[in-house]
Amino acid sequence: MNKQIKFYKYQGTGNDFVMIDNRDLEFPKSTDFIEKLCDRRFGIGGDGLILLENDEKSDFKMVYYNSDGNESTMCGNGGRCIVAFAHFLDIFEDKTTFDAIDGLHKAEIKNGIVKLKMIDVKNISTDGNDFVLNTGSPHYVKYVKMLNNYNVFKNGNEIRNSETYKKEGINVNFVETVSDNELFVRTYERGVEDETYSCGTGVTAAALTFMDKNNQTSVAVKVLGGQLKVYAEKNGEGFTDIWLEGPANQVFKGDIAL
Ligand SMILES: N[C@@H](CCC[C@H](N)C(=O)O)C(=O)O
Repeated sequence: MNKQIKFYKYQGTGNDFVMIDNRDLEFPKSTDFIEKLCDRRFGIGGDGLILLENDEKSDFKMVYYNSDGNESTMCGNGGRCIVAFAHFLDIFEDKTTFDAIDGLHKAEIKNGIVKLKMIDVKNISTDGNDFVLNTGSPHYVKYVKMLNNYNVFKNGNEIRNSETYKKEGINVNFVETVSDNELFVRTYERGVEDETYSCGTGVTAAALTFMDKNNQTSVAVKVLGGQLKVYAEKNGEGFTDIWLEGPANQVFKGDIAL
């Protein structure tokens, strides 16, 4: 019989991931294979694939791949989903610390809601009227009107592939202010090369630009796939104690035939 690998599917506000317990390190880390698993027609389907591995200095390690099959920088929603997965695997009870590409992250889970501590943000740069910052992944933030009808794919793809950002790539977030306490954010994601239903590091980036301008320590964020909340403390030019909060759920499970 052919070898099989067990997989789980998770989603966090509609940002969806193939999740694999790779503590035995048996998963074949090939770009083509990962891209195929993330394909919505020829595979399981997902915006990315995440491996949970053992870590020497924390409860577990997160290894993140975009749906193009390449390992990438931090994924906020993926981080929240792997916390739910580690909780499902009984790796921790209610609070944890795990290792990711951008360093150690603290997290908590209660009633399916995951609160994830993001890395500190040193500063927020500007590009014309727009903002550029790194929340674990690089983000471009542009405030627009009528975001419901905005062409996120066309405008996001254009900025992501512009001379300035083409080489490293960038995730592009379009933001509309809903009220003093709420934003609406839509994101074109690098490595997916399309709009996703939510981007955790992107929502965090958008929230920080808003909190910076308005001297706030929290803001609610609506995305296509649901509702998130960001908390942070201003620290000089940047922010510290940044937390991303929202639901993260297991959707289904199955076996991959190798
Ligand atoms: N969906 C993510 C961001 C994932 C990484 C991104 N596509 C990149 O390559 O920078 C999130 O929730 O943060």
